[in-house]
Amino acid sequence: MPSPRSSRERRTGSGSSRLEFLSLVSQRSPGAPDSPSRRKEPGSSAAAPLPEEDCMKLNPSFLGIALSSLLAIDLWASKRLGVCAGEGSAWGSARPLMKVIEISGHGIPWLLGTFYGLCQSDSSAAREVLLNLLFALLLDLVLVAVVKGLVKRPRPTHNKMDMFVTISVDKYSFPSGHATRAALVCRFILRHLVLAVPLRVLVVLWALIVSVSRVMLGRHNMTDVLFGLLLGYALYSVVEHCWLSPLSAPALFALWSH
Ligand SMILES: CC(C)=CCC/C(C)=C/COP(=O)(O)O
Repeated sequence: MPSPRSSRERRTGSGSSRLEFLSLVSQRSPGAPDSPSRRKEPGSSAAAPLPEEDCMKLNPSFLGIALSSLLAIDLWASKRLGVCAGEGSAWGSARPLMKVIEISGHGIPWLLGTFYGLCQSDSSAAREVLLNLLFALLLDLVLVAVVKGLVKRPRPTHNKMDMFVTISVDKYSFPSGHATRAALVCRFILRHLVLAVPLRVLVVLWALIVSVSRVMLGRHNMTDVLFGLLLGYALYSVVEHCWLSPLSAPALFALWSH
């Protein structure tokens, strides 16, 4: 009886898995279905080699296993932490409070508030800071929409889609827009507002609570929120790098000078 190794060598003429795949294609009759029952020839002891895509599923890389395990842990833990996902959930009575926290990190109040402040500000220093905050908030909205549209990760199945004003890409969950905004605004405020230490601590706490509440409300998986925080943190550095000033953008500042 031929050994599996020698029969493979006869079929391919070499030990390379790429050549095995090519020889399988050349042996198969055109239009023949790719069913497992056809792969093993009757009377032959050695099974025909599997197509490449099946081999990849059977022998995933270390990175593939690590990523699938991380995603499985993420889904499992996020579901367990989604304790305010519905009125009937373990902490369902805290859901209204979580929704207030959700609105505190929503784009609309931040955009409207910044715009209002900009119209009301009478010092050029305040105008400069608020104009840059407006720019940062808009940049954040665009970036999150692009990443959500590219990744297209659905929201957790236990999420109720009853969010305050959303746009089309908000049906996707990666990354959390609230988390990016929380991290971005937190860094921005800490850098540009002169605040007493207790207030600085409150700002950081607010950003953390907004982020944690995304998972508790069932809106996001943990990885959406963690990536969102990293993205918002990094985005602040971009805003700082592209800082708008009366020198770099005189036309923009002329619009707001009274
Ligand atoms: C309509 C505007 C101006 C902003 C949408 C804000 C929003 C609903 C973001 C989604 O946040 P999550 O990704 O954290 O759920």
